[in-house]
Amino acid sequence: MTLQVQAEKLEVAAGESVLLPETSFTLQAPGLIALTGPNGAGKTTLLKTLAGRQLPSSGQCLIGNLTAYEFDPAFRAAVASLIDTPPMARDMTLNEQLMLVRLSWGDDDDEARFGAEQCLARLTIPHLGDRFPYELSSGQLQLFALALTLSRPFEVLLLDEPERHLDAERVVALLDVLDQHVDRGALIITATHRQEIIDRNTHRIHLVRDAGS
Ligand SMILES: Nc1ncnc2c1ncn2[C@@H]1O[C@H](COP(=O)(O)OP(=O)(O)OP(=O)(O)O)[C@@H](O)[C@H]1O
Repeated sequence: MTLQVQAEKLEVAAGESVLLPETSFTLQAPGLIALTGPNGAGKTTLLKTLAGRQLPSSGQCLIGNLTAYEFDPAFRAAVASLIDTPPMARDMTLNEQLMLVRLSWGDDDDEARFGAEQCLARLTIPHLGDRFPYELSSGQLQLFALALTLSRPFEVLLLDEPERHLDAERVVALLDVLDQHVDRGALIITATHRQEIIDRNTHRIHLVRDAGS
């Protein structure tokens, strides 16, 4: 059966503040979905809720038949996300950290080494594998954060403005990598303000809200 991501009358509030007004949709894998809307519309909040990191105040969010909840191992196995900067080890090279992620998800040594190198190459930074995170520029750090996220298996990928700090050429490389994951059946939802990413998407969720609210 095709994997579905469903938001059913989803609303998130904190006290008197509404972080995400009532939102409903159904998305089917595979696909690349743009999540758009003005600043403060609720894009990050929606992604955190879909990632099972933020509990809704009402309604529900389902990935397949699983309620979004980050501490459920089955949910965690299906859903990867890059919403905040992921933890990075200061004293391990990029290759070592990417290998560690792959080994923890079941790769053997050779698969992990090859996968780490290939991932950096696809993201245009094959020459940085032996560097430490503090030796990277902001854009290179963002590419490494993406590499860490893409180094684990997933059926659903949630990205919050993955284009941040990236130049035009790097955005194209990232879109090519995301397309490869869509081609193998993944569903990717990405919050973005960049037109070239919106244009590349198969569908769009647009949250409407006053930026001042
Ligand atoms: N902890 C919080 N308490 C109260 N309100 C919050 C909290 N976090 C966010 N908000 C509010 O929730 C709304 C949605 O924020 P969110 O970060 O989801 O927006 P966004 O669409 O991702 O914005 P941007 O495009 O600027 O990244 C905003 O109006 C914001 O001010």
